[in-house]
Amino acid sequence: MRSPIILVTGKDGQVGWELMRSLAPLGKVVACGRQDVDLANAHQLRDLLRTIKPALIVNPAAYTAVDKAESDISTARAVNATAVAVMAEEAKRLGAAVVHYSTDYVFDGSKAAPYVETDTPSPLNAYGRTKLEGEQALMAAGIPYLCLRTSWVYGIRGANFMRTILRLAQEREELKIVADQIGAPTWSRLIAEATAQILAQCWVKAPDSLADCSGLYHLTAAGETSWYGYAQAILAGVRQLPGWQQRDLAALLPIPSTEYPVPAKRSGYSVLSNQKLNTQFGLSLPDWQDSLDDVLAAMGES
Ligand SMILES: NC(=O)C1=CN([C@@H]2O[C@H](COP(=O)(O)OP(=O)(O)OC[C@H]3O[C@@H](n4cnc5c(N)ncnc54)[C@H](OP(=O)(O)O)[C@@H]3O)[C@@H](O)[C@H]2O)C=CC1
Ligand SMILES: Cc1cn([C@H]2C[C@H](O)[C@@H](COP(=O)(O)OP(=O)(O)O[C@H]3O[C@@H](C)C(=O)[C@@H](O)[C@H]3O)O2)c(=O)[nH]c1=O
Ligand SMILES: [Mg+2]
Repeated sequence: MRSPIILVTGKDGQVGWELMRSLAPLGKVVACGRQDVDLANAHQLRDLLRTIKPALIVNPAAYTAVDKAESDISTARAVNATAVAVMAEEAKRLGAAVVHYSTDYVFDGSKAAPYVETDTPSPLNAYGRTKLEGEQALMAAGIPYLCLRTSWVYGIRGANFMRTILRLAQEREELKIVADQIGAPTWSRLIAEATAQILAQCWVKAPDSLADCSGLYHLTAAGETSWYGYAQAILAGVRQLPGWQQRDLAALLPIPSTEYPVPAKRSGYSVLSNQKLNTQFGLSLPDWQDSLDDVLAAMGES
């Protein structure tokens, strides 16, 4: 039997890149990037899906520029919501399933304990609103799906806070970092590996069984920190690496969000509970700090 086609979007993004490797043992991975399809163009996307006819669509592509989305909501919506609706519709025609990713930024931070999947979202910014619309379109489609909400994604490639801080810390003497936004930094590779493990359990042997575990799941690293605490850990970690001990790195100064004016409002607390994922699939990710050390070490070797 021919192996099923798994279409992965956003192949040059943080999670998409990792998925190409993690999903390879599960089927024939066809990975596409911006050069293959503009996800803001629904017609192009439809044509691509009808040509490739995947058995599974895995969609880590997204409009992730949180501040830019405030002034470009129509593109953010086209990519984060309309494209997801098109994928779900086409999946229905093809009898395919969809794995999609969403964000902690669907929550407003008014809760004081980790958010669970049944908590009501209330996004504070355009990115979060369009991501929520994407979730809703997927859930309404009546297809087998997984919607995996993650947070504060980073890894050795792509645009992320860890890489920004490492660059800025070498350029400046002092970095002011917000200390009143709490979340969980999550390594892109672990998101991809967890996705593969879930699919190995409930899709590979029996694609129909995905319908039984369809739903929304939180998938983040364990533990929590502020962006300031995360920046401290990044610099403390990198100082352990050969070649970094002698470098002058910026001093870090904790600040309140009010002293870091940006277009998009961000929530003060967006920690997600991973209990449901753990109960359903027996999966849990390590503490954010353990992965950070692994990523920094991997970066040192690359
Ligand atoms: N990054 C984060 O901190 C978090 C991300 N998430 C979610 O996780 C998922 C994966 O995120 P991550 O891997 O970090 O995202 P990235 O920003 O690293 O990658 C997203 C990819 O989508 C592509 N893309 C964006 N717009 C289009 C378009 N119009 N047409 C084609 N491709 C497009 C980008 O292409 P290009 O590189 O050319 O722009 C990029 O390769 C997303 O759903 C995101 O919302 C959730 C929580 C935190
Ligand atoms: C670079 C920098 C950022 N900050 C603040 C700004 C912001 O509040 C916080 C994080 O900044 P960033 O722009 O890197 O992060 P941001 O784009 O808000 O990251 C979010 O991206 C989307 C895609 C998600 O889904 C979220 O889970 C989250 O990861 O740190 C400082 O305080 N000082 C600094 O020097
Ligand atoms: Mg950003």
